[in-house]
Amino acid sequence: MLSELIFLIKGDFLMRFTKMHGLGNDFVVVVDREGVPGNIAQLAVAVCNRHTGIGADGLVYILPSEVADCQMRIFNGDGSESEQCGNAIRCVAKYFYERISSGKAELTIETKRAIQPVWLTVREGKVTQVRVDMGQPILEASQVPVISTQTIAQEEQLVVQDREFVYSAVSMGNPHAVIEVEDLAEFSLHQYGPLIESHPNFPNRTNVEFISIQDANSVKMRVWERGVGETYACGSGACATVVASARKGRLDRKATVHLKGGDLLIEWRVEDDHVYMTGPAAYSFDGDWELLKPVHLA
Ligand SMILES: N[C@@H](CCC[C@H](N)C(=O)O)C(=O)O
Repeated sequence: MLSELIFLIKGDFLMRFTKMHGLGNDFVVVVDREGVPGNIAQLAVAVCNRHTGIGADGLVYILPSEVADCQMRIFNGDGSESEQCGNAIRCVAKYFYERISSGKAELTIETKRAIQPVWLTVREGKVTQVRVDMGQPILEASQVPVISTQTIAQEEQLVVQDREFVYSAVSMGNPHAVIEVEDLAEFSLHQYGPLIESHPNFPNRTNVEFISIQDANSVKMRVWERGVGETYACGSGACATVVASARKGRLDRKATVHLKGGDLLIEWRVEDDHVYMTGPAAYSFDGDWELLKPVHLA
């Protein structure tokens, strides 16, 4: 911990940020024309720490883009970078429209995954809902990536400690393992989540969605996120849940995903095979994060 913070003390460091969230999945959002700093992994760990930092699930940078309205990069609380983040992209869209350029209610945002189109619902100058094209789901096991004897890892068995799970692996740019469980409210997410996240079947680790299907258009979901832990919501995980469940005939291609922090509407369209996610984004507060003083290290 001490070594993680030293670089902040030595550097003359002041970071202007906005705290935002999508259904309680919270981010420190930073706008920077210069790109991400070299010590980004250390910075993400320090900033996201809920005791000694600002506290968040992830650190999000909004950067200029040569091919889209702006670029987003997302770093998990453990410092790792993800290819995709559904909740963060809605926050970035809201921030861009309300604080950078309010010209268009249709934007494109460059992520590690793709150039992602987004559509904004605007009321009295405020973005109330954001619809995001989350792209085509990636199902081929080697591309997720997941180690499997099947071309598509669907209904794979996994034994973890005393329990056997059946999962489907889907990538939305980032990897997900979707698992139906019987008693979702009582399920020991903190026991099994980290073990599945780091199971050798998943070479890049995985996000894990534990779900309970209510009816053909409604599913409850709890999530253990790669590089973070339990979060209130995961947009890409909600997309992976609908894709995995629709493929098995357990859900329609359009369904509401009920998360700890609220609901997302997900539609996996037949016409283009893309998944569309609709949900809100919100501000929490703005701030300046100064270099940490030694008193924080006591
Ligand atoms: N919460 C996000 C996903 C964030 C990244 C994830 N932890 C990963 O490592 O892939 C979402 O809303 O999609």
